[in-house]
Amino acid sequence: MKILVDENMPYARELFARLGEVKAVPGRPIPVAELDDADALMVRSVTKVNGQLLDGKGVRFVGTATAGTDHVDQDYLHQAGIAFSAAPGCNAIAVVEYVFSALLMLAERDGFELTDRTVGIVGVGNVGGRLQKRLEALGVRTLLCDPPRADNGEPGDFQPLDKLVEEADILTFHTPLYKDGPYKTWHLADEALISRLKPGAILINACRGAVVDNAALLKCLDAGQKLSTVLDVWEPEPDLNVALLDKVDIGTAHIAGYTLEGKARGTTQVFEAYSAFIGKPQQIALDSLLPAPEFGRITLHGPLDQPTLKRLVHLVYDVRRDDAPLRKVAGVAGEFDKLRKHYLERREWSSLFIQCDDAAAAKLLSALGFNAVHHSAR
Ligand SMILES: NC(=O)c1ccc[n+]([C@@H]2O[C@H](COP(=O)([O-])OP(=O)(O)OC[C@H]3O[C@@H](n4cnc5c(N)ncnc54)[C@H](O)[C@@H]3O)[C@@H](O)[C@H]2O)c1
Ligand SMILES: O=C(O)[C@H](O)[C@H](O)COP(=O)(O)O
Repeated sequence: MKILVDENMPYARELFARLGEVKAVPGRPIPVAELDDADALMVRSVTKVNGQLLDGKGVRFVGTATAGTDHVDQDYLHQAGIAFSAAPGCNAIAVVEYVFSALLMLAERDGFELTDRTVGIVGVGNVGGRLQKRLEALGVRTLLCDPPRADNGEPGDFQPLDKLVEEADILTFHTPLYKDGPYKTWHLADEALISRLKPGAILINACRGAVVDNAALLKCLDAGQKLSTVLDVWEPEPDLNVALLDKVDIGTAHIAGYTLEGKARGTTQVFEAYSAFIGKPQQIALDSLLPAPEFGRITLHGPLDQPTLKRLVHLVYDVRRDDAPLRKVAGVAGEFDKLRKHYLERREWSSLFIQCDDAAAAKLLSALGFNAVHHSAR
């Protein structure tokens, strides 16, 4: 049995080798000849999976180690009788921590307290829902927009997008990319929406590039609109508009979800799904795969204020480490994907054990996702 895996999937080689012959290949472009004798294909978001790729091949299972599935033609897979599995939520924590890292950097630069701001979250699923919880733990007001969940009668104080545009100081997008249909998200942030944002607002896109109309955003920024922007995803990728990158406050190469934990969870989720598919079900404990983090343990004396939180967050992950390299290579063919392939190890906040002598600090840090305990003895 031959299993083709994207070479940018940590732990895939060793895990899938338990089930058959594994071949790791680039995802963009994928070497199509390798599909001729493949039984299963494990991809990431850069590989377009459709009839053009798979017609006439023997692939019986496709897994994507990603949350987004817009690169996969699921209707085609269904009618071709090819099983499919994704990795919902695998990297949601990573994206939330990316957003916090960016916001804490902008808050320090521009001198504001997050607790004085209202954050509008568009798309309240695995990412948006976790973001809401952590922001609320910090005491930040959130406004939520998720029409599919609202229409489904799910619990949550869901608001129309217009209300978020009017009231939010920070508007952050966490929807799938839907090119059409009742919940279309393609160019959800168009020129009309962007130009109505509050003066000095922050716009964040860490879902899919085309959810924000990139040409319209550049037009608004060129016209001098007072707007800070954080873009992890671009329209199009990998050939982003360098003029837009020059204007954004933080720009990264679609790596918001790239913690080691997030990528490893993606691999284990599709591995478990494929193992079950072939009748050899097994579970993988993430801890059994992950190495010790670079920073493992720290002691925090005294209370937790925003500057201290910023220092802790940036000890684990400072988004500027991914902004500068993109600016250096933007516009050079192949470099966007190279940055993603050779991504410096990044861990989640939970990898940092924090001993606090202040009980309230320990409680808040735990609620935010750090591994924090209260310990009064010095
Ligand atoms: N930058 C990255 O590295 C990265 C990482 C993970 C996910 N993503 C992207 O972010 C998206 C969201 O991730 P997730 O894990 O939270 O997915 P999810 O499916 O758990 O949540 C998406 C939410 O968006 C809502 N939604 C759908 N259409 C909407 C609309 N028109 N308006 C408002 N809300 C709408 C859904 O109801 C759902 O609650 C993914 O689909 C993926 O494309 C990017
Ligand atoms: O949808 C996702 O899960 C993310 O966008 C994912 O992290 C993108 O990374 P890629 O699959 O392109 O390596």
